[in-house]
Amino acid sequence: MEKLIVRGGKRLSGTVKVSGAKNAVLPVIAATLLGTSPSTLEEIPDLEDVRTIAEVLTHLGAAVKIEPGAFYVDSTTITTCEAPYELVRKMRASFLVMGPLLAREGCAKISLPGGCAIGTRPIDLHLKGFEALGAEIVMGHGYIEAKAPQGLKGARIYLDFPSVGATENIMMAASMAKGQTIIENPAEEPEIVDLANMLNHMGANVRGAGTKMIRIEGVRELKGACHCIIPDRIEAGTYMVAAAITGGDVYIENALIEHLKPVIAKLKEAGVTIEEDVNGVRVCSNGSIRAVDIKTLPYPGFPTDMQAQFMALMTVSKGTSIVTETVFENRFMHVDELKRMGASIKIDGRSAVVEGVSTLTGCPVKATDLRAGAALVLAGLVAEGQTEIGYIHHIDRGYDKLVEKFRSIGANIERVDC
Ligand SMILES: CC(=O)N[C@H]1[C@@H](OP(=O)(O)OP(=O)(O)OC[C@H]2O[C@@H](n3ccc(=O)[nH]c3=O)[C@H](O)[C@@H]2O)O[C@H](CO)[C@@H](O)[C@@H]1O
Ligand SMILES: C=C(OP(=O)(O)O)C(=O)O
Repeated sequence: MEKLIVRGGKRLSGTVKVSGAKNAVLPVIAATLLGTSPSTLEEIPDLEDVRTIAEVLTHLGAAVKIEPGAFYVDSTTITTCEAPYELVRKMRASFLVMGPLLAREGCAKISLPGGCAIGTRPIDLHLKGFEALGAEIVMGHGYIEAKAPQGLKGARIYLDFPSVGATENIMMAASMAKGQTIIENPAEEPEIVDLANMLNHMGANVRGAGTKMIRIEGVRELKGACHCIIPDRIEAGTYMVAAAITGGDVYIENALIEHLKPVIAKLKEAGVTIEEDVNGVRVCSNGSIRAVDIKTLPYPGFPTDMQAQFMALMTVSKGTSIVTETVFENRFMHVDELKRMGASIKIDGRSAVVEGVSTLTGCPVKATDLRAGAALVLAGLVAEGQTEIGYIHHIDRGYDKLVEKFRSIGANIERVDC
């Protein structure tokens, strides 16, 4: 089993470049299924999740080629509308192929994704959207089958919660539905805007992405397109916290400040110096971190995908902070691992009360999920001695060249096979 070994105590400095966003590239790749000609995607991060969605598309019959930084796909050759459990269980975002398959082929049969370490993660809002567009949904034997043999019809859809995945799946399905679809209370994340841009490059008519209402005029046909993926705001935020926690001075190139406002605001509140420019952000700290409270919320609130990393920072802050998770019901799996490293954290319902300690100590820990893994790397950077992180396949899902990038700014981190 591979592990990450982090030896703490190095002050990070230099420049690190942010890759394309995991949460943008996955729906954009799913959207290529709608094209009647090949698509070319650029700024593709080297991630396990990208390889998994490529496997899903290949299974469906598409021709896929991945090159460093680029993804070529011809979906005109698809032969099946079924995505099996072996692929969907690896990565929930595989469920995003349902909207495009339903729109293009009039049917899709996808394995139910199931829960994961951070929560039960139902898909009721996706299904409610497909039904509103006229699809018939049948569930059985672990699969969901959606059928719309006469095609989908535009509708007005109100989402009870601004789900990122449901907004994306409905946007893709509605792009080729007859007439107008309005999504009320959609997710407003930057990744939604990136998907809308991709769909519009393909010939769709999607307006209002990134606001509280999305309007989609269905079109008869979409073509392949060339599209460049936006930078990963969560990867950027992770390196920002790394600079702060080590008392470092790091320039995070390619970080888009307009996507990082809550993270920047909270780091500033914690006493970290942030200088913003058009190409990125410089993050400097003297290592003295003030305790601040955070509460995760849908965009533009503080991102749940930065909660674990921010909690790692708070474990070595001066004072007590309250970290409240409102998006997922069980996203505190990192707490017990941080406690093994000497952190003082108590969970009280949806909040964690973190009392800053002066020192963390390295020990063997496990990455229970992607961002929990990132939080343990960050804690390891300041811990005394050696931190050994297991189950790093979770980290590989979403961090491009993590070891190389951290080493390039002075971290003592290596990947070992043991
Ligand atoms: C690949 C990708 O983009 N993943 C991101 C996406 O996940 P994902 O799209 O799965 O997240 P959602 O926004 O859908 O989920 C948010 C909340 O809504 C609930 N819910 C969702 C759908 C549904 O049909 N019913 C329902 O109740 C979920 O259980 C969760 O509590 O957004 C999350 C919230 O920002 C991020 O943490 C993930 O990194
Ligand atoms: C929860 C995450 O991803 P996913 O939705 O792919 O599990 C994440 O990126 O932190």
